[in-house]
Amino acid sequence: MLKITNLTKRYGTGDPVLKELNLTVEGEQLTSVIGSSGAGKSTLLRCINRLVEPTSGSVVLNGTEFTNLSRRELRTARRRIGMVFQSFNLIDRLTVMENVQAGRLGYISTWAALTRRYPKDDIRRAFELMERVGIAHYADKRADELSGGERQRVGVVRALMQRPEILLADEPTASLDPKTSEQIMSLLRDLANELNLPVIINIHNVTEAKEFSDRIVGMRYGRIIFDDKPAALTRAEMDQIYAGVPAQDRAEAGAAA
Ligand SMILES: Nc1ncnc2c1ncn2[C@@H]1O[C@H](COP(=O)(O)OP(=O)(O)OP(=O)(O)O)[C@@H](O)[C@H]1O
Repeated sequence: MLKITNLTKRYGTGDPVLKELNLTVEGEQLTSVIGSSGAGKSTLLRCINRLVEPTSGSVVLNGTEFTNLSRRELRTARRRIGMVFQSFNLIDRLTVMENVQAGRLGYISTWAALTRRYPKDDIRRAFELMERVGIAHYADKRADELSGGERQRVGVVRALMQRPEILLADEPTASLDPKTSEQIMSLLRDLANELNLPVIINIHNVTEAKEFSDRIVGMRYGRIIFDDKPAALTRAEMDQIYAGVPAQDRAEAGAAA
């Protein structure tokens, strides 16, 4: 279970962009965080694994308080949190298998990693996961030879190789075409279920968020102002979450659907 309590983040001396925020996530559900640009969605996700340092508050993952960890402890604890990025963050000149095995860095020796002598179990698991997401036949292909959707699948498998207790996805579909984007959302939802893995996604496309999520969290100015099932996200709720956002931008964000 992830329990965030009174989380506040202030960059420099500016106003807080997260304000005493509370959120609990558990179970194999896909939670989408929506909100207009600048609402604090990315900051929230990045405060969980301390890619961004929280100013105050608590982040507890299955009993471990993340905000108190030393740098060294954090390096180890971070492996428990998988992360998927909008820009995939793959190493282009490496193969799919090598990229996927990067999820095991920190678990295996540097020598094993450098010489590509991955443990048998890791290779087996990599193939299982790559098979599951449909990229096993690309194992030896260079990452830069893949399409966006395929690259994101590599990113997902790499994160899952860590055997994470939770998966965070920061706009995982924002660089993809609409059809591929839906496929990745559907994949993330199914994996959450199959692996009994809570998944939190920061997403702009509200139509997709509604279609694929079990839960929607709506943010505005660093606070959560909506937290419910997708069906409860009515036009009136949307108007509050996106108040002041020009109509054309809301349409872009999928809000007009
Ligand atoms: N490194 C930083 N330094 C200073 N301010 C920052 C930094 N990162 C984010 N901010 C500010 O914090 C606020 C929240 O940003 P954040 O990226 O979390 O919002 P968001 O909801 O994810 O927006 P978007 O959907 O546009 O990515 C914004 O006002 C942004 O300018």
